[in-house]
Amino acid sequence: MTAQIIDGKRIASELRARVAGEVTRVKRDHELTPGLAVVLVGHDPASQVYVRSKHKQSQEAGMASFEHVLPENVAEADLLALVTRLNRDPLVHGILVQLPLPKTINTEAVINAIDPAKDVDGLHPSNAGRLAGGFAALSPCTPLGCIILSKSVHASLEGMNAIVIGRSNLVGRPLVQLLLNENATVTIAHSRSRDLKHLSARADLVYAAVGRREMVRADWIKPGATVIDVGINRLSSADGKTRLVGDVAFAEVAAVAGAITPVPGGVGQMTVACLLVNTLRAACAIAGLPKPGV
Ligand SMILES: Nc1nc2c(c(=O)[nH]1)N[C@@H](CN(C=O)c1ccc(C(=O)N[C@@H](CCC(=O)O)C(=O)O)cc1)CN2
Repeated sequence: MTAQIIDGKRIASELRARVAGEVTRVKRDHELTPGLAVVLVGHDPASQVYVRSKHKQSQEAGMASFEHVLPENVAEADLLALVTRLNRDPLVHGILVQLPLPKTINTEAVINAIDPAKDVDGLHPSNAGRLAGGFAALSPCTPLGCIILSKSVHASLEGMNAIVIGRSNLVGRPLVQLLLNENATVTIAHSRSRDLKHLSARADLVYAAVGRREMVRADWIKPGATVIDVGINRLSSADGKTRLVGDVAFAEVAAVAGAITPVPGGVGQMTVACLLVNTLRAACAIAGLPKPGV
């Protein structure tokens, strides 16, 4: 194996420590306690794990954490009423509705109901539009994490050829905008793109976010390229245990790439750390304070 393994766990832990330092400062100097509200609908086991982790990590960073768990069959009107209450609550600076939502609920209507100033997921059309326009915006957490991990390898992404494989609103599309803001040259590809392998093999930076396990193979990668794997695919083994694999065939790609993120221990680790960054930034902006130093 030749590639440098990008340690998402360490980088996320350092970021959380910096957020905690800034939270201590705004509490002390401005009597401001950033508050994060997370809404979980239903009992999807993976979502429960992620929500628990958001609660624990925001508390460890010194923030106020508010958790709202609603039943799977909650009426959309009741969920919207909760979002409206959180929009008005002065102790809440960040609102996140855990996705996916049950099929009976219109996800777009729920996201649109969140006050853009508190939209720490960066999914409201106002934030997505601002990001696309190159204006200051709250940006989705996983793409922010991808940029931080990329910059742990390359001080600047300027002029690099990047390919983003996947075009979801949560990852692919905002990641393209963040890469453009870094002055990278970006190709956006997806499952229906022709000749994905050759498009990918030209790139200095490969972001795999398609949700198809181990789809990116060694012959898709230019020697020395940096590979950021956003995929989290759960595989059940014969002994009943589950194992996580990414969208990249890790072992064979690591033999060709210059740097690569593991799954687990890569991008996933950054998602919650970046949520804390967004909550701190939202709290400072709502309180009329300058942008924090993280
Ligand atoms: N409203 C949102 N919903 C979802 C988001 C999101 O950003 N906003 N992202 C994902 C889930 N997610 C956070 O919500 C998330 C995914 C992965 C991890 C993580 O720490 N992964 C670990 C492995 C953890 C495991 O064993 O499952 C890793 O990769 O090392 C944290 C958060 C979908 N929903």
